[in-house]
Amino acid sequence: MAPTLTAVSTAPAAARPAAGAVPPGTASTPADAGLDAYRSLPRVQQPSWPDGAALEAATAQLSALPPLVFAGEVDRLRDRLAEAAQGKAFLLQGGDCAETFADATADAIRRRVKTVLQMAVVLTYGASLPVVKMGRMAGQFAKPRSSDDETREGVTLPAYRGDAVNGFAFTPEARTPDPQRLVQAYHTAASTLNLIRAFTTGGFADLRQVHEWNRGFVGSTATSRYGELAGEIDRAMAFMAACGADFDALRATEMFASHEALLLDYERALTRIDSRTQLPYDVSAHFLWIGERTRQLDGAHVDLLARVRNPIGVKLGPTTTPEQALALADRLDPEGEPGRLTFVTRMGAGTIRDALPPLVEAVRAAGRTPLWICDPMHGNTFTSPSGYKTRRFDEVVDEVRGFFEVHRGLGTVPGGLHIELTGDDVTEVLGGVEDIDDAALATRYETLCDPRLNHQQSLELAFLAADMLRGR
Ligand SMILES: O=C[C@H](O)[C@H](O)COP(=O)(O)O
Ligand SMILES: C=C(OP(=O)(O)O)C(=O)O
Ligand SMILES: [Mn+2]
Repeated sequence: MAPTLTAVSTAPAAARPAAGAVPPGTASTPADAGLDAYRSLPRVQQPSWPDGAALEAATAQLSALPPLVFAGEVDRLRDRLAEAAQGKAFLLQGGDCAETFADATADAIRRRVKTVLQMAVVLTYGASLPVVKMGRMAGQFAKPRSSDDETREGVTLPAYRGDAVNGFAFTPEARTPDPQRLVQAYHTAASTLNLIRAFTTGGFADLRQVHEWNRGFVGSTATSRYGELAGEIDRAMAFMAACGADFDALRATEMFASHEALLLDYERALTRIDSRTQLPYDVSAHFLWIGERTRQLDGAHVDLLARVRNPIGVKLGPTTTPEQALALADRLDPEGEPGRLTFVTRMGAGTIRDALPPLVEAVRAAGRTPLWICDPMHGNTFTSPSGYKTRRFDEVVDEVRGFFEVHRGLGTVPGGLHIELTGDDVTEVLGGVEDIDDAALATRYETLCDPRLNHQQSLELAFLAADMLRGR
């Protein structure tokens, strides 16, 4: 992510009212018009902050801090996503379900970036297309929950809602929402993003290096079934070298940042007016998505996100109706702007082949061309007999297969993957070549929310998806 010349207004809070200081529905400048309308709309999945003044103080602090991303980068991503929607690129979006402050270390970030880079090389070969790389990183600190509370041994406390809200430890102190965590989320996102930029532009992303890592992955007998594809990539690289390809020009790459736009106070405080265009951008990340639980048409999340210029995603689960999908497109992308809208489908392996076609057909019939990507994680979650929230690797793969089948059958574009993953050797998802079973889940179950593919399972998925892409 090379910095662009585009500046976003970073006028201090005094020059523009802090988010918390604006009365509901009041615009401070024409450019800000409507950005606070969400305040008077129904909002779900927001923390019960115990101290309103402390929340106002935190959002005022956030409003005065510099943007995390630049509007020009956001525009470039929109162009890239427009290409993916047309089948001229493929999106890989991946990272933790819930990032944590404790895990924002150099080593953990490096392993996650490395995993995404390795997957991207394999997918680039499979798709014969550029892969747009995007982390669920540098801001994925807030979680919607099924229940507001959690009960353990007769004690009930607020549910963990992500490090931006409260702590995971099961004590009243940790579980009480603390608005200063929003400020810590900003600073942790800033240092994570800084390191991602350094890794992806400073030589760590060198194609030759990433390919060597992939050769290491397929080197063991357990993963040798992926050797054929790795051998093909080897030969393609040798061919490029023989043709005089400039590998030094492939030492840097782009990686974009994304997270679920869940905490409205945080996202509003980081929404700024671009000095070039006088239009609002949410500068907390390049790409924001609206979750399955917060995509109500008349709700606060859709209203706020409809007003910013960023490319926006919406999760669509198995109960989504064609009418809802079309109404979301009308609200979030009234102009049908290329790259603006991404539908992230998360149907479940057993459901996607029935539930996805009516949505895709209705959207196509309306003349709309959003980017369609597949989240094969959230429709395939269950609790194992030993009590861990888990997923089966085979079902994750099967949902991806179903996604390609549906789009190929309809002649639409299967444009990308959205994966919960980590670069570590955790044991959270069942199966894969290591054949993690229920008993093994306890070995390294580290996620604070949903189970993630580990490093090896992530690469396996990339090799399997590359084969599916080659069939295109
Ligand atoms: O990441 C997604 C949701 O936050 C998560 O699946 C909700 O999980 P819960 O049902 O454990 O609250
Ligand atoms: C909460 C999530 O997903 P969904 O909104 O699809 O349930 C998530 O991506 O972690
Ligand atoms: Mn999740």
